[in-house]
Amino acid sequence: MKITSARVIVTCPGRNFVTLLIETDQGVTGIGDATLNGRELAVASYLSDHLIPCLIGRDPQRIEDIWQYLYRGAYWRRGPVTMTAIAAVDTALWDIKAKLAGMPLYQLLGGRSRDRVLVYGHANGADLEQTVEAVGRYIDLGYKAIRAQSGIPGIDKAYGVGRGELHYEPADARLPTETVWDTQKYLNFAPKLFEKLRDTYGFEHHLLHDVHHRLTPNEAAQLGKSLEPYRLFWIEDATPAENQEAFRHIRRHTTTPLAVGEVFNTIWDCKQLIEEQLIDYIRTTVVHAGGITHLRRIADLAALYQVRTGSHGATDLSPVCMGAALHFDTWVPNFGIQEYMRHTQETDAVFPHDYRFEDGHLICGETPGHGVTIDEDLAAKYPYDPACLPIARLEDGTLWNW
Ligand SMILES: O=C(O)[C@@H](O)[C@@H](O)[C@H](O)[C@H](O)CO
Ligand SMILES: [Mg+2]
Repeated sequence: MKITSARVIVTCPGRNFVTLLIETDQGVTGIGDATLNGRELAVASYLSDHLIPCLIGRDPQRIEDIWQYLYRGAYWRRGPVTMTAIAAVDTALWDIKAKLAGMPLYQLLGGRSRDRVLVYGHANGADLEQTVEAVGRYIDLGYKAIRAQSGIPGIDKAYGVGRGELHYEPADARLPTETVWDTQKYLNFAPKLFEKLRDTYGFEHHLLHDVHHRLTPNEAAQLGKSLEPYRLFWIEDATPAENQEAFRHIRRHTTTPLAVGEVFNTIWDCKQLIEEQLIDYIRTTVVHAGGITHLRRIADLAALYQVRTGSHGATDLSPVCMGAALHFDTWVPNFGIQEYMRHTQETDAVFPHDYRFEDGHLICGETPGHGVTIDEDLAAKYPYDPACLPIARLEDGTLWNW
């Protein structure tokens, strides 16, 4: 069996997505998500200019060998662009293999570990009251787990406060929107938000919160400690995690569960965090961490240390990634939760899929493969529209973490 051709499809149904489509001499095709928010064209070029020429003529069934070839063969290892491109190839090849086997991808991975996948949605509001109302709406939609992000008094344009209802898209301009951050205002406010949420809705639902890399380790320890009475499911990205051992300080001072990893792209980014049990959930994804092949390795390492998966699932990860992720989530034994920020109807039309939301969970389909396709004619109607993520500065102008 041979790969005969492959192409990159860039489309923008409300936001940019990059998709790799691989064709074979047996007429079976596969697709993979290659979207890296704000750097989409870098991955598109990496695929078109560097990876696709290497794929033509190869046997698509040799998933592991192709993964090793693309990872070791680049010489320059790791990194978000490289690993997102490899992920797209890997996901497309798993899609092809499952189609050849005539089974949904989760069966090929080892079968069901669960009947449905617990997900969390993204409730947000411009202020505490609006955020409390938004959480109530997600409860009414049937969500069992809800992330709460709020505007913060005295801070304009805080991360996580969307412009829409169910959808949150932070990439908003050709050049980075500049926002201002104030940690003390945030640390004063966050406990009040979760106190109000627990007073209003009780402890029946999981509440999550994304710190989004904005604290120092000690500030993160303070936040975790202050939120303990509200028993969050997790606080995410409490501090930038390049220095994995920074999480020892946070772990030492709080029992609030910790999640990290959406910006990670290989097992090396989280090996210490997992082996020292400094986190409770690993957030790595099919699209940014080298595909199914590498994500399985991360999950298996995590399982040895009772760390569970909690994959990222924002709107900038396409339905192709969500579809593949759901098959992964259906199989992986140490599953924790899946982020599901929903996509717009325009996006869903470009990427027809067989997964569905029901009673706070997602259920993957039984279609052979990962169950997601791309309508190329419709995709062609949405040309690439440059957009990138904001940046944050402190009041004195210091460049900070957004
Ligand atoms: O946990 C999350 O969903 C966030 O961290 C994302 O909204 C993130 O900011 C975007 O995916 C960045 O493109
Ligand atoms: Mg996040």
